[in-house]
Amino acid sequence: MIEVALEHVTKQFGKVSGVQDVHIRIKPGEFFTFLGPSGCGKTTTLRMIAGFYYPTSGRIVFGNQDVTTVPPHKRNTGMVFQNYALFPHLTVFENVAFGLQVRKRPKDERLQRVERALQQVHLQGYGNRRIDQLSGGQQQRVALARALVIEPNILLLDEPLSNLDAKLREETRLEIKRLQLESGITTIYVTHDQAEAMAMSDRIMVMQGGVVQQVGKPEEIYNRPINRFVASFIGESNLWNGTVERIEGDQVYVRVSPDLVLSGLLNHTAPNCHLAVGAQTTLSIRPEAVREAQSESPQSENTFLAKVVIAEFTGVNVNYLTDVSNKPLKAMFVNQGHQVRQRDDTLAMHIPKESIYFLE
Ligand SMILES: Nc1ncnc2c1ncn2[C@@H]1O[C@H](COP(=O)(O)OP(=O)(O)OP(=O)(O)O)[C@@H](O)[C@H]1O
Repeated sequence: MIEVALEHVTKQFGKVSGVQDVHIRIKPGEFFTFLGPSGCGKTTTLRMIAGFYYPTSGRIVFGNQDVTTVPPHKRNTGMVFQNYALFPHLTVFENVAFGLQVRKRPKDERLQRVERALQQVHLQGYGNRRIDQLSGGQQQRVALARALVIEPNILLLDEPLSNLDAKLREETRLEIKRLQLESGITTIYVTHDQAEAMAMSDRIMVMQGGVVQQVGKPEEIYNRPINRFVASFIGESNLWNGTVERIEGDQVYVRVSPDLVLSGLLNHTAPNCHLAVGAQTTLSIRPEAVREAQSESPQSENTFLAKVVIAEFTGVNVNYLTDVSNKPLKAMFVNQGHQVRQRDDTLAMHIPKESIYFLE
């Protein structure tokens, strides 16, 4: 298990900025994910850790070793690519054995280690198959075995599930997680899929435009997003603008429309959001935090009427897109005794004040 540190790492491609000033410490044995939309710099960051790119400035350190300009084959990292990058003309065995061959390991050892790696990914007995005789999911497992067989200090995975269909993606996701937990290997994972990142990671680094937005555990990033980008990229969020009308004790009252004031908690704010009377703020409200109000108390705090625009019944949930004084509000109710409404029906909604999170 080894720590990976990126110290103020920047990568320029001529005039194009790849990533700027990434400064993180990935703990030994951690499952750490780079998450963000296309072009945000996650692959560039991973490639610098693998040694395929060298940073324009900053340092990369594995344990106590500065590897900033060490070539890839001397870093002892195992890499899995989105398109698997297997050798199609070689067998499964030959593909997995490749790294050991390059390292000139004796034949007996190669046999043993390939066998063990194939067992790890549940492909024992597949050694003689050609790559084109395997399914996509099996090919990805060969790629994993090939990365693991060299017993790397760090496992690097670049969108390894994106070529798989939904069911296989979930299976392979569990497989990767199991392998990581069993081996305890420091793992760095790249994805643009926030659900995948949330499900798999110990911590996530959210990036946008080459800049790190937030680093934290999945629940921290979900419950306490640092800005609008993170709040809307991770899960769904209703983002409503408002003006602080008054503050009483630990409660803040924010006008979100001419006929609606919502109250929230003064300390439930992003670090860079400072609430004062007259200040503009953004309220972030998760759809699952919205409740159906008891119809007899429509005048109580944070309770209002919403008109149904779209109702979706998914089996587990009922999802609504509603209209509240010309503001869209998404709400998600668990399908348990909830009476499903139709378009143009009116629903009384309640937002608990603890569920409102204030952003700058
Ligand atoms: N070899 C390169 N030459 C020039 N610009 C590059 C190169 N590689 C990446 N970039 C630029 O750096 C930025 C970050 O790209 P990067 O591939 O790291 O993003 P990404 O988040 O991994 O996106 P994707 O999910 O689409 O792979 C983009 O603006 C991209 O165009």
